[in-house]
Amino acid sequence: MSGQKITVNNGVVDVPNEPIIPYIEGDGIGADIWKSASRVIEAAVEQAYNGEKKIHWKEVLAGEKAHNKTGEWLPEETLDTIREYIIAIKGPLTTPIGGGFRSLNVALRQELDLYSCVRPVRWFEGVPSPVKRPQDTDMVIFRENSEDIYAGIEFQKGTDEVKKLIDFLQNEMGATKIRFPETSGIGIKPVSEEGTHRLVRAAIQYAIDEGRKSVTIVHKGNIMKFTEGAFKTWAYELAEKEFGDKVFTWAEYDRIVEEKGKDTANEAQSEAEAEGKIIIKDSIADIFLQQILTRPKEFDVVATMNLNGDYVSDALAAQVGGIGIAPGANINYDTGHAIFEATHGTAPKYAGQDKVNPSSLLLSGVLMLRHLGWGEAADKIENSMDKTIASKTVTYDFARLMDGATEVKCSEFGDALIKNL
Ligand SMILES: NC(=O)C1=CN([C@@H]2O[C@H](COP(=O)(O)OP(=O)(O)OC[C@H]3O[C@@H](n4cnc5c(N)ncnc54)[C@H](OP(=O)(O)O)[C@@H]3O)[C@@H](O)[C@H]2O)C=CC1
Ligand SMILES: O=C(O)CCC(=O)C(=O)O
Ligand SMILES: [Mg+2]
Repeated sequence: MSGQKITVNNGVVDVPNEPIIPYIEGDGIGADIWKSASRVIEAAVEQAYNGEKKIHWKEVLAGEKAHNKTGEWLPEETLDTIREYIIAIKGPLTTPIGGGFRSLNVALRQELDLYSCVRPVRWFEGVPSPVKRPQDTDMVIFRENSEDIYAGIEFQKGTDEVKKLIDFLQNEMGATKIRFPETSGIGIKPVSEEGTHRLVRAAIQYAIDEGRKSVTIVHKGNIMKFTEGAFKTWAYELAEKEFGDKVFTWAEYDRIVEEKGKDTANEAQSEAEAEGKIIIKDSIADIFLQQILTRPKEFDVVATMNLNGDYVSDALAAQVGGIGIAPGANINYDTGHAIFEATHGTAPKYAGQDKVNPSSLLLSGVLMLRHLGWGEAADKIENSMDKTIASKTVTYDFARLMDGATEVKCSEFGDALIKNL
C-alpha cells in the first residue's frame, strides 16, 4: 500500500507527509462513527495542506469483526501492526459483563503498555449541558492505564484459587477481622511507584507544556492507604524531585504550615501562582466528584488511577454534553506508541442505525492530528464543530436537549462538518 511508516527516534515521533495509520473500526456503532469521522478527518487534512499531506488508513481487526473473520478477538497481527506503525485510532469494542473474555480495550492498552489515558474535557459553544456554566469545565484527565483493579487479577467465588487466597489471607496475613463468606470473589489492586511516577510525570509535563495552572491528584487514599494513598505520596515526591521550582505542591504547603504557620504557607502558594508555577494538589475521589460540579474552575489537569479515571471521565463528559463528544488517547510517552479512542462504548441499541454522535471518535482524531503535529487540520475540525453546533445541526443526543435543533444522522452530521470546514 502507498504511504510511509511513522517512526520514533529518541522518543520523538517522526511523521511523514503521507503516514499509514492503522484503525480498528469497532463493534456496535463503531462502523457508523468511523465512516463519518474518518471522512471529516480526510477532508480537513486535504483542505489544510492542499493535498500535500494525506493519511493512508490501514484497517486492523479486533472485536466481533476479527472474531468473524479469524476466530480470534484480538489477533496478534493487529498488535504487531500497531507496534510497527506506532500510532493508531479505534472505535469502541464490546466487553461482556461477567463471564466471557476480558476487555479488549484494556488488553490493547496493556499489551502496548499505553500507560497514560488522556481525556480532555471542554465545552463547545451551544452544546446542551446539565450544568449552568459548562464553559467553566476545562480539564484534562490523565488516567493511569496499566495498573489498579483493571490489571484483571480476579478470582471467582468457589474456585480453588479463591479458597487458597482466603486461607492465605486469614492464616498468614492476619486478615482475621473481616468476614470472608465462601461466596466471596476476590480482586487484587496493584499500584506501583514506577507506574505512578510515569503517569504523574506525563501529567505535569503536559501541564507545563500547555500552560496549565494545576495538577490535581485524585485518590481514595484515606481508605486504601498503600495503593491510592501511596499514589498520592509518590506523586508529590515525583513532582518535587523532578520538577523542582516549576511546581508548588500541597505537601510543601503542609510543611510550611507546620514550620511557619498558615499565613506564610498561603503567601508561599500565592507567590508560586504569581510566578506561573504549577500547583500540585490532591483531592479525595468522592468529594472531587462533587467539586467538579460545584467548583469546576478550580481544576485543570487531573492525575488519577485507572478506576477513578474511568468514573471521572464519564462524569466530566456529562458536564460538557455527554460521552458522545468526549475524546481520548492512550499514550506511552516513552516509546511514542499511541491509540486514539472514543471514550464511549458500543451503544449496541443504536448499532447500524446511522444515528449516534461521531464527535467522540472525531475529536479523538483531532487529538491524533495534534499529536502528529498537524494542528492546522485539527483547528479546522474544531472550528467546524463550533459552527455546526451553533447552527443547531446536531445528532439525536444533542437534539433532544436543544430547542429548535435540526436532528441529523451520524453521516449527515459528518457532511455538515465537512461543509463548514
Ligand atoms: N473504550 C471502549 O471501547 C469502551 C467500550 N465499552 C463497552 O461498550 C459496551 C456498551 O457499554 P454501555 O455501558 O452501554 O456504554 P455505551 O457508552 O456504549 O452507551 C451508553 C449510552 O451512552 C450514550 N452514547 C454512547 N455513545 C454515544 C454516541 N456516540 N453518541 C451519543 N450517545 C452515545 C447512549 O445514551 P442514550 O441511551 O441516552 O441515548 C448510550 O445508550 C460494553 O460492552 C462496554 O464494555 C464501554 C466503554 C468504553
Ligand atoms: O473496555 C471496556 O469495556 C470499558 C472501558 C471503559 O469504560 C473506558 O475505557 O472508559
Ligand atoms: Mg469508561
